[in-house]
Amino acid sequence: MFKRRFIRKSEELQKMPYLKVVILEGLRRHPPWHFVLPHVVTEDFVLDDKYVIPKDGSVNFMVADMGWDPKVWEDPMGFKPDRFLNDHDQDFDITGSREIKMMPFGAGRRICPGFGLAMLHLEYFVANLVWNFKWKAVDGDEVDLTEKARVYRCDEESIAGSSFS
Ligand code: HEM
Repeated sequence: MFKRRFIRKSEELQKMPYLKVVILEGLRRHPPWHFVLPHVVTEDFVLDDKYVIPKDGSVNFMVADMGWDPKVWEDPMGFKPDRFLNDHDQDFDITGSREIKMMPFGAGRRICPGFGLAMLHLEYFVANLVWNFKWKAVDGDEVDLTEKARVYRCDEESIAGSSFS
């Protein structure tokens, strides 16, 4: 009988550089949050000498649109993990401390404090899916990258009606 083996050591992940760029491309093309948490400015602020943001004004960032900006990304709506391999042999800076080309975890002082844990779990998750299942393209089926907005409910009623019940 086929015995499952799980990838569960970070040393194993470190030997899979392509896995990391697939995760990065997933976060660029489909950031789980299209916005960050709303932020508020504490004093009047002039942005780019053009835009006045008044004190207490609420500010948000179009996270998904930043990752899809054709001025920054070539063929932004395509799924091309290789684009992250050309990053001058440096790991891509997901925190945006060198430059901000996308920010699925936010940036700056309020950046998601769980981003390291999230990256690790995404890598384990995808690595184990690839390792434990055989993946085949279905003839005639195009890969559809459009997104659907869904609200997930975790109450007993929705769990009872799901395939997890
Ligand atoms: C793929 C997974 C995740 C994504 C895409 C994500 C994304 C984000 C984003 C965009 C923000 C808002 C940042 C901002 O307002 O500038 C945020 C905040 C936050 N995240 Fe995550 N997150 C993820 C996983 C996690 C995990 C695993 C944890 C905890 C273990 C976590 C804990 C938090 C907390 C506590 C904040 C609020 C930080 C603050 O307001 O100071 N997140 N996250």
